[in-house]
Amino acid sequence: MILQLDNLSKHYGTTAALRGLTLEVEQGSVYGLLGPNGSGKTTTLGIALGVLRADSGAVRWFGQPLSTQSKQRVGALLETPNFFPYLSARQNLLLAADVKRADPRTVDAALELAGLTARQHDAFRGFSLGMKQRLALASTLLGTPDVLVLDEPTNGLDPQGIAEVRALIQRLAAEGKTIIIASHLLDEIEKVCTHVAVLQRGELRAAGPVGTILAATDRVLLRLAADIAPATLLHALGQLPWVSDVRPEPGGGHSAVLAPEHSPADLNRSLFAHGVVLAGLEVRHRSLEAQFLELTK
Ligand SMILES: Nc1ncnc2c1ncn2[C@@H]1O[C@H](COP(=O)(O)OP(=O)(O)OP(=O)(O)O)[C@@H](O)[C@H]1O
Repeated sequence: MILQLDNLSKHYGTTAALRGLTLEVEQGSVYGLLGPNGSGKTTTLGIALGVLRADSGAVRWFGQPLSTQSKQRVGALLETPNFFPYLSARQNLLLAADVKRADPRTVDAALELAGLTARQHDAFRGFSLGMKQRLALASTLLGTPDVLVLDEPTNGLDPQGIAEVRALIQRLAAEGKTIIIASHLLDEIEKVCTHVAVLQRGELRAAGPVGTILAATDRVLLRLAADIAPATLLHALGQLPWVSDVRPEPGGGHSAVLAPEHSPADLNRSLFAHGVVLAGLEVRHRSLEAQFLELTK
């Protein structure tokens, strides 16, 4: 077990930020802490890292209370670090290694993992936001920690930057690092995490493998060919007992849920047999969001 949080509670004045939070992070997992703004994610990470004090409860890293030794095995990114704009990526990391008392020889590996080797001598100020954030992630890798703790690692990035940072996180997970990520983005948790804990107002609503907690029943979105009347589609769908929850879609067309043993291809075939020609058929993984809203309702 990498991290165990046992019954953590924390108040800021009269605000209860955490109410008896218990969770466990296993080695090799990419563990998402998912919750809306103010649900207690940052507070949880702060307490786990010893930056904040809990009112009550216990934190164990690698089975032990937090110590200088265990801190060296954990790389954390809680807020964007201040890099020097006129220094190169490499110079910035060398300085960061010095501040952290990490071995400066780990700078090369950190640059390599973050995909910044080719740009290591370029000044930080010329970097894209995605590259800046990858450099921030590279600084968490100094000293070769076993575990990374990242608070909202894609916040403020454009789609390109988000993709770069997610790819990096996946690369680090593939290297065998255990990664703990706080995020309010379902999509992010679904894309990069193996496990998730859903927080709401400082309480744990659900925890476990992503596939179980945020299980998806896909919706299929159907767009009709121009010469087919919607009533024909609705009639045909009514004939198929394995199709349920048919709804009109705000952007046009209809959507429905298929029973697990039936595929979108089955639906296309059956509709065609009923004289319904589709102009478009799209599978939408929407229930992840529905599931999340249900959990945090
Ligand atoms: N320093 C503080 N003083 C007072 N209240 C605080 C402080 N830090 C956090 N809080 C409150 O504690 C609760 C949990 O905040 P926290 O930042 O841990 O949540 P979060 O899930 O990380 O949210 P966000 O994504 O918005 O940072 C919120 O109600 C927040 O307003």
